[in-house]
Amino acid sequence: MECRVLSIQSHVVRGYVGNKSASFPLQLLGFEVDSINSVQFSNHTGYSHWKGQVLTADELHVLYEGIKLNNVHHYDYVLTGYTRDTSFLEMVVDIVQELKRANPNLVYVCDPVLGDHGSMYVPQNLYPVYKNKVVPVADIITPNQFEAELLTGKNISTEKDAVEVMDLLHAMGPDTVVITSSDLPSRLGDRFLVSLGSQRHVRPDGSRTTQRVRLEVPKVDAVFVGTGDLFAAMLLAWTHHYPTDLKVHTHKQTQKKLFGAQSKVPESLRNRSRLFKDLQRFDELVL
Ligand SMILES: Nc1ncnc2c1ncn2[C@@H]1O[C@H](COP(=O)(O)OP(=O)(O)O)[C@@H](O)[C@H]1O
Ligand code: PXP
Repeated sequence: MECRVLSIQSHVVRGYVGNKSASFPLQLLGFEVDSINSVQFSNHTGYSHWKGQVLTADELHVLYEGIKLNNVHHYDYVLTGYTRDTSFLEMVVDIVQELKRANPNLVYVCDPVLGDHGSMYVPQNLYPVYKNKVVPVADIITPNQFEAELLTGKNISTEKDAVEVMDLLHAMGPDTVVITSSDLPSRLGDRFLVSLGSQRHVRPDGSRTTQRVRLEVPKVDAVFVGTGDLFAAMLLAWTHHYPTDLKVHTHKQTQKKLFGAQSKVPESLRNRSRLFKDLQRFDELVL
């Protein structure tokens, strides 16, 4: 059955971030992807120069109105990433709420893109909008450590802190929280990167349970941009197939699928997807 994603993220002419990073892998996995480009830039903002346009809230509304007038605004997922404008982000929230009214099973996957390694790379005034308006309507969020700390006001120095932060994020709304990368030491040594996940469930008898997972990824000695966007997209894909088991989202299948179509995948995108090859070591966290 068709599964349709509305993906509101950046577009770059050169490179793979935002929609350029997320759409093709999702399409390979069988999803229909309708994309709205929150910005259209020459390249990602880590380059010394970048130029381009930022979509305004009114322009977003016009695009959404067009979809609505044709009565094709039926989505199973909304996926959002990089944005630079507060009123645009507020409009995203209005759209998500309207789409959720139309389809109460719609899942909103939000990568709260604010910054990394101690500093913000989007305007500061986006922070209260994410905290007070966006995260409360999200079902799945994928902050990195810096973003999780910023959203909760709590530092993460130990795994126990991270679990408390994930609980604070659950209390804000989302049932699934994944801290996509952290500075926490890995038991496998300093060549591994630790990600942590937490998923709340309601059992059939009404009681609640929370599954926590630790993911240890072999570090590649390089800096990648757009991997957070790919991570969020692939989490969407695998939570779709295994909605109640965060452990099985190994991305191994994604890798197989991408490499199955190897000749069709551009080299630079394949390099990024290689990062996910080793995402296979999951532990259940008991803290
Ligand atoms: N240097 C790296 N080595 C290995 N994996 C990486 C590396 N950088 C990113 N990744 C992968 O990409 C995922 C998302 O990266 P992250 O930096 O947390 O995203 P964001 O860009 O949103 O901060 C990580 O969970 C990891 O799987
Ligand atoms: C235009 C654009 N989109 C998206 C991103 C997010 O990239 P990542 O997936 O690495 O967080 C960035 C980060 O600089 C960016 O400049």
